[in-house]
Amino acid sequence: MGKYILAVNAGSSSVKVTFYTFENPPQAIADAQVSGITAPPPTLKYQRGPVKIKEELKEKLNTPQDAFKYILQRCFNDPELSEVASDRDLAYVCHRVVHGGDYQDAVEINDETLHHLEDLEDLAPLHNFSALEIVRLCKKELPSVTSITYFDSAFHQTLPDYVRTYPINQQTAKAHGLRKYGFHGISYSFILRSVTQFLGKPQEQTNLIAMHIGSGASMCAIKEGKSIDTSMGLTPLAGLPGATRSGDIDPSLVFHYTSEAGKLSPGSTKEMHISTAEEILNKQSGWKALTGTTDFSQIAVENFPSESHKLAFDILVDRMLGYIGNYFVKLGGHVDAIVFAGGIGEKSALLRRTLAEKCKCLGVAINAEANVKGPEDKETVKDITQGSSKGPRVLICQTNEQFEMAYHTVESRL
Ligand SMILES: Nc1ncnc2c1ncn2[C@@H]1O[C@H](COP(=O)(O)OP(=O)(O)O)[C@@H](O)[C@H]1O
Ligand SMILES: CC(=O)OP(=O)(O)O
Ligand SMILES: [Mg+2]
Repeated sequence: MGKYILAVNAGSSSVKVTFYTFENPPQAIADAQVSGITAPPPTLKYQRGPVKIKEELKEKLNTPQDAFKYILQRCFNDPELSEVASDRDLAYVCHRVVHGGDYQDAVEINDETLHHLEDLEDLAPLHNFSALEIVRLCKKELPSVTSITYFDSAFHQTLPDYVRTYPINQQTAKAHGLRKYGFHGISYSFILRSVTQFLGKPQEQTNLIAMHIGSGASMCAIKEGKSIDTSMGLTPLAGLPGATRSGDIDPSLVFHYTSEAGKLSPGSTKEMHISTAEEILNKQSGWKALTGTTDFSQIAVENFPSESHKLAFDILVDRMLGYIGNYFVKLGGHVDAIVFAGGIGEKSALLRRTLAEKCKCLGVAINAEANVKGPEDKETVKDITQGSSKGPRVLICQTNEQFEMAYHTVESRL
């Protein structure tokens, strides 16, 4: 058996992979990311030790599977990365799968588990399809390597019934698995562990309001180390708006949008059944629809480039504020920390400052300088609370879904 772990985080427009040593804790030896798969040309970011490479790719990579194959070959053939030259050097491949249905934990892939996950594809065609394509590819091309799937939804198996249940016909709901699942759980698991270590407090005594704000954005109320509510739902469309996702809307809006919206999307294939409405709300909405850009760093600037940029920013702030208030009350006001994570949460000082100002009534106060400076490269958790604050701590956590998967793989198998 090989000695290294490959962790794969496949999205609809990007694929991120990291190679780790099989030790506790795992050490990253190389990290590669292909983005822009849906908006060519694709770009590669590759980091191996101190060497950082960024380049536009000439290759046509139309799907996340193409991108994964490309990354794998590039790493296997890199003479400077001789530790991993073929499947013989790998012990495990960990895959981030967004929707895990009722799975409470990670699962090893075999014919039975793969079939079960394929059945779930219908619940999350936009998210699970790419990840499972890569799982199938690994089964074929790296047959000696065990694949393990980690689920974003697993962290939220602790949601109380009254949170996870939609008030609809319960027979129909049960027959079709229609309930709140919640996502970004691999990230929340990383955040919970890192923040409790930082605070020096046991997980089962820690209450957090955690926010994973990236292209997809969600929030989570964690009580005594367990998820008690989260903003995403049956699919990652619910809750906060994202780069291309609408977030919560009145469900009736779908019927008013256009009569075409109920039909199957032109992008649907034999394996992937999605309606035009689902595609519009997932891929053509959010701040892209308001401003034309999916890059929040162009929106969250001191002098907004346009009224629509300001509107996009204000909408995100308003929806986040709503969840902070909601979760603060659900946690009975006992909040150890409010945690910012995800590409935007970690990098946008303006978003953090704006929210902190609006949360003054909850005792929230941040240190302006620490907020602007943000965390150092290797600083997993940074405290930006104002020294004199008696309210909840305000933390930035540089979350890492690949690490979380590798960590659990080592923990459970070493
Ligand atoms: N300085 C910044 N200010 C605001 N947003 C930023 C900044 N840097 C990066 N981002 C945004 O972070 C988002 C990507 O976050 P990430 O968590 O990596 O998303 P995903 O994993 O869903 O692709 C993008 O919208 C990007 O524009
Ligand atoms: C669940 C989800 O929305 O994932 P991402 O933020 O990676 O798109
Ligand atoms: Mg992400």
